Amino acid sequence: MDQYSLVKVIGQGSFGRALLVQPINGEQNYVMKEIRLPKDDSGIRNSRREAVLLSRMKHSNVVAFIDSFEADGHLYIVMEFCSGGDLLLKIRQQKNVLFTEDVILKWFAQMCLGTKHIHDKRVLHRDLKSKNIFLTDSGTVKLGDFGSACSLNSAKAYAQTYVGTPYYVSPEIWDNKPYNNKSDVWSLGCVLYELCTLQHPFQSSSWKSLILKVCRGTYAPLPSHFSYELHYLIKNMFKTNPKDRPSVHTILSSHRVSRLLHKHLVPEKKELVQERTHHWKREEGEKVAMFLGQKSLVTTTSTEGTLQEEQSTFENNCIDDPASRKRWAVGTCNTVMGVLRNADIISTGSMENAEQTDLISEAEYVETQERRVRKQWDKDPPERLLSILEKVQLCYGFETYTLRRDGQSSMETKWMALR
Ligand SMILES: Nc1ncnc2c1ncn2[C@@H]1O[C@H](COP(=O)(O)OP(=O)(O)OP(=O)(O)O)[C@@H](O)[C@H]1O
Repeated sequence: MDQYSLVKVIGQGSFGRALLVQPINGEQNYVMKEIRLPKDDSGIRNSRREAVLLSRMKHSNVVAFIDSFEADGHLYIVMEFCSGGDLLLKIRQQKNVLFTEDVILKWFAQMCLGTKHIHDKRVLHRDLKSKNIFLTDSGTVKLGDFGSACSLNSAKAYAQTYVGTPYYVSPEIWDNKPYNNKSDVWSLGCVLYELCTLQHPFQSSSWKSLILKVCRGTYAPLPSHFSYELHYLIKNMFKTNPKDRPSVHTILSSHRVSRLLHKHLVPEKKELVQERTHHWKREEGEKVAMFLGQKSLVTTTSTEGTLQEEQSTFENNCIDDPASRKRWAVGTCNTVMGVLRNADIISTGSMENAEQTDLISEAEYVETQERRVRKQWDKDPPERLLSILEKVQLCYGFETYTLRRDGQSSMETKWMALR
């Protein structure tokens, strides 16, 4: 703490304070989060997780980690200061004047790049919302607040905790399913919709009808002057079945909107998205497919004699869109081992492979649950989270919540409100 001087207090979160500071020997402004450390070991580990995960991110569209240390029962996380404020503030400042599509796409493309970086690192943000997305003075978009993020490497931990902001939470979470990369995509869809309309997509006067709207994916259409691609993107991002939602990688590389997004990316960023595409020789792919007994997975893509395969293990071990299940999707992988590893995961629909890794069974689990859930949502919203939230006023639905599942048997669990 001695290395920094306090400029001012900029916020008070549930965790503690957010301070604007400067290093003793410098003039650069930083944000310092001062987090009260709980007494128990697991609470301390949870608090440290934000610093650990943020420090793993190095991307121009993610708030940069500077330093962290502990003193006097507090954890301090020092990070880049985004002087342009957050997107929620920007939306409020518009006073009903809509943003142009160019501005929206420019910001959204950067949000996707930041999210893709996080997902590529096997991390889920779990609290993407306009209040957690910042702008620098030069207009660069940065994803911030990793207080709810989790690493997929600790699959058990992420399956046992529910976090998020009710208004941005995807249908699968309302139905007690594991959080996955597509849940982040849903939340990004909410932010995109807010940028387009200055309204939240799912609004309601009661928790029950809010959850019903989310679970049915019913929202007012975008104003008609927006492009067909933007309408189509929103529609896809609000698919209630996460398998039908595009991943951020797909949005950036092979979705109908990708071409428009690329127009708004600086050249280096375009390359970053494109360079993952790696062409495989047909024989190479066939050999792998034979080995796996997964011939149906191998189809030639539009490029004659080449085969593309999926690089992002993360993208696949969660849930991917139907397009990437039919082919080896865009991406690169340097070793056949990598292909094998990914291929196991791609075939989430196949029971044969379901027992090969924990991650597959997790994906399988989500898939089968999803089938059941769609029927359920036609009747009543899921009771579990609703029963907790009913005691909370709806206006607090824009706040972040952490709920812990009490026990492991997922469908029967009781949710324990921690806040
Ligand atoms: N990197 C940053 N640059 C600029 N402002 C920031 C940055 N990080 C946080 N802030 C601002 O600091 C304040 C506190 O933010 P923080 O995310 O720590 O808590 P919160 O979002 O208000 O509460 P909680 O996370 O408990 O819901 C907010 O006004 C936020 O906009």
